[in-house]
Amino acid sequence: MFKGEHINTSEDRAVLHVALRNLDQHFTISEPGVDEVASVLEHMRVFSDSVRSGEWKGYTGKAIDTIVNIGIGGSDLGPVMVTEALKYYSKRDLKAYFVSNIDGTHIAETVRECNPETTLFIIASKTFTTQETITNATTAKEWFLKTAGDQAHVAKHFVALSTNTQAVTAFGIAEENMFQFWDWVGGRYSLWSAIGLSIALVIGFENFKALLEGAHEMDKHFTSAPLENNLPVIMAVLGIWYGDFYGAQTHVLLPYDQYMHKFADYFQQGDMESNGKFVTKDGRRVNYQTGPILWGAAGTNGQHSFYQLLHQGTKLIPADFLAPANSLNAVGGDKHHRILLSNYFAQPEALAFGKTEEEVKKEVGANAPQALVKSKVFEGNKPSNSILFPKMTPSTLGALIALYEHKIFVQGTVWGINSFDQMGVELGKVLAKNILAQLGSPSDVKGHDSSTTGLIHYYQKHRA
Ligand SMILES: O=P(O)(O)OC[C@H]1O[C@H](O)[C@H](O)[C@@H](O)[C@@H]1O
Repeated sequence: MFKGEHINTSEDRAVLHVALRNLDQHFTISEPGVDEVASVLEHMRVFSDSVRSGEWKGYTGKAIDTIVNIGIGGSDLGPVMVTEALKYYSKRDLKAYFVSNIDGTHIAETVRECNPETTLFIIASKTFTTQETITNATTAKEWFLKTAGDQAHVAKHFVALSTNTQAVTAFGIAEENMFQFWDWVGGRYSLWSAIGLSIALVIGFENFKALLEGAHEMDKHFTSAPLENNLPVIMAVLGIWYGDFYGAQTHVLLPYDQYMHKFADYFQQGDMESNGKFVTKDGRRVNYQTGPILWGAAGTNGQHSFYQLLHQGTKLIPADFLAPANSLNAVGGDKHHRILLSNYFAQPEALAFGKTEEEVKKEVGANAPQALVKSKVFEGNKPSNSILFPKMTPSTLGALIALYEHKIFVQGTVWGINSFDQMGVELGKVLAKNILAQLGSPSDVKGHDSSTTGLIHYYQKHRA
């Protein structure tokens, strides 16, 4: 990966998101675009500074006070997760919205909050062909032009983040308002690229840079630490151990930090789109488990909803607990954080050591009904990792994200699969396109099973 070899074999691409955070450019890679990384970053710095300072003006001469990132998958989840995780560092008078879903409700509810004179739309799409994003962007442009009138005003209110210059210009966004990246940046690894523009706008370019630097520190650790001290490697082999040898089907991420409430959502794509593969790089069907089902929620909310199953259910669920030693909001003389952390320390202990029948009997008394005693037993022996860091900063977050990225990479390597393509998302897209053309009238509906046909007919009968 670090040498720029085309390890994404099915698409014949290099995988070089690590080059985006090597700001010293110590790269000896001849891949096209690597030598442009610094100039795109500079473009991002100049642009984000001018929007944040109010120097960049909308078509009526007013400063921008709202940004709307329109993108989906990797062009949405990273910016959403990072701007939430680093909200403490954000510019409070710049509102940020993220529109991803094709459901018209998403864009409609968002533009209700926006003033066309002071809103900047960031159209984020690696391919610039994604149906959801192009449809949402077109709707946003129509909404904008309804007030602004003149097509020439688009230049002050729409920018694009993409690898596809042709499609961007065809959409009506000038090349100078486009922030470039390259096909060696996978969508789910793209927050480090121009896709991070909304992050730079929200937290400022210097903080965005610190995020990159933190990730680069983890890259250095990953490439230099001996295996037995190598964090991504240790986490990867633990995951393989429980998944392949103990039959664990899922892995849960449990950040005890409200700012990280989108962390699991983010790595659902990061992990499941990378390692949800049943075919090896050389085309064989695996006869072992590959990527886990990844899920999670911010603590302590999860404790009051699904932890019951972690502690006493019949499934083995390896867990990662993450927390900052210091809160950025030491509310109530730090009372909140102490309570939060006491839970963060308690849960892995409870999972590991549980509570025996003898211990329960001591509590409820020797004469308590046997069924009651049994219901209070925790079997324990449930694995978890605890990650504790000084506090949530841009560089710490960068390192944490890179840690999980490399864990996923190591696991994919051990399983012999290609972690960097996503063929499994294509079939649904093709079928949806075919169905879209048939929605007009019942006689158009052809070539489906009876269930699908019946559902479409029901929709056609009942639509307003
Ligand atoms: O950035 P885009 O080209 O619009 O792609 C957005 C998303 O689309 C696809 O469904 C891929 O599975 C994702 O990996 C990607 O992040």
